[in-house]
Amino acid sequence: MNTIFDQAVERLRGMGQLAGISDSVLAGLSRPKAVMYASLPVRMDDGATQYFDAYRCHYSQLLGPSKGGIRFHPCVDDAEMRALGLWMTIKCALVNLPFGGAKGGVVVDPKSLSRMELERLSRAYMRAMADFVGPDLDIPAPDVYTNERIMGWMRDEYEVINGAKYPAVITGKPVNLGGSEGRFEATGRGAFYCIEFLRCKEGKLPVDISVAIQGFGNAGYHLARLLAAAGYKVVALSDSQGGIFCAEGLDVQLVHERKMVTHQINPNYPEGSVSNCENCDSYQAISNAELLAMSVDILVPAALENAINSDNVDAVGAKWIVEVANGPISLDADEALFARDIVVIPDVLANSGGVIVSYFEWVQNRAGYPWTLLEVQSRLKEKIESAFEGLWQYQHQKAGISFRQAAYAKALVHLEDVMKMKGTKEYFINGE
Ligand SMILES: NC(=O)C1=CN([C@@H]2O[C@H](COP(=O)(O)OP(=O)(O)OC[C@H]3O[C@@H](n4cnc5c(N)ncnc54)[C@H](O)[C@@H]3O)[C@@H](O)[C@H]2O)C=CC1
Ligand SMILES: O=C(O)CCC(=O)C(=O)O
Repeated sequence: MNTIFDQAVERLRGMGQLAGISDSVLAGLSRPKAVMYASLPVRMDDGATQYFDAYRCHYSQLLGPSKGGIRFHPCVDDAEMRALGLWMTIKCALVNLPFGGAKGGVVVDPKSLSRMELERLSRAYMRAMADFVGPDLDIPAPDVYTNERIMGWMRDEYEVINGAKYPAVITGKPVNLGGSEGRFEATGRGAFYCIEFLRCKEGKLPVDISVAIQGFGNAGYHLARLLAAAGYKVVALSDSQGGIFCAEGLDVQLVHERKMVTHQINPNYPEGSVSNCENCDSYQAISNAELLAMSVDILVPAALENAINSDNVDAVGAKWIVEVANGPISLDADEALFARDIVVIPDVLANSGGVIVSYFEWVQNRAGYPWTLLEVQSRLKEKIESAFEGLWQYQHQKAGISFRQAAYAKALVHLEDVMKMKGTKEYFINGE
């Protein structure tokens, strides 16, 4: 079976060969360094014990300790963790962070758990992985259906096990538990800076740009909020339950309030949906499929992998796609979009704001010196703009390549150079 990891490796190899990366380097990057599997026993509120499958994949530690989020989702599996770990490796190399790539996850529908069950599951995850993570080894963070509260529980569990304080063991924590100012919105803000960069290069005004966003969680919501505040027309939003459309532009805060309305009933996750807004003024209910097919200037997939695939790619009507989710475009769909001159800003740049501010959090934790929100935001902007400028120059010099090819080429050249400098102890680079 062709898994999502097989596809990620095929993409890596294709992009690597185009960039002239040696076969031995690509072979080294086509497999994870180590993958930990654990079965987590969790006491449920009714007294029964339930077992949950859990993973942590250290994909690469070439550039530093491995880094990447933890996902709580029913579709988590070994192949997905490897693919996400590989993409973290490319992302950290591209934006020049001293981190390798990792990802972790638990096979669970977290919305079905009570608050106490969720806390016990989060602590069980950290107990199982305690020897596999650490501030100089592997540093987790939030991803789909995990949040700052869960990061706080995990930090606490790690410290109970090790009998000392380790704020830098995990990032995306609440600010009062050692988190960084600005991490909560960093993924959306990073994507916003990418869109602003693109807009300026195109010489357009925000008001002339329509945007549709699939996924209204941490990444999608903060991006929508920042775009609307800057004057962009956010015309469509969706979540797992459906979407909403308004040609004149949606009131993002109103949609958010409606989504969070039932939040008080189940404090773990919002139970509402953006589609609760069906009856707001002229808003119109739409499906996720309709959102992905909209004729907008910018389409932002900000939910899960392979949202745009061979079945729906021909329907895509956007001019630009900004990949805020990891891997939202399948391999074959990517080729079809390129052939149609639809510009794709790849995930490894567009969603890198999250890991960039996680890096800032790790630095602040190690220095014991917190930064202000303005310091975080201006350093994030600087880092994204310099990465995008580098990519822009590279892509324009090498006529006929996509931004994804440019991003992989830059990241892989960096990884290859470091492998060569390190010598042959870890990576066997044939005769080089
Ligand atoms: N949170 C972070 O810092 C980062 C997140 N990402 C990526 O961004 C994407 C979204 O992550 P978060 O916003 O953190 O997750 P989240 O858990 O905060 O939100 C996920 C959103 O996606 C929606 N969704 C789930 N399945 C869907 C479907 N089939 N169709 C439409 N919408 C669906 C959910 O309803 C929710 O609105 C993921 O691919 C994640 O890996 C990437 C970098 C950093
Ligand atoms: O903040 C981090 O360390 C990782 C975020 C993440 O999981 C991602 O970029 O996909």
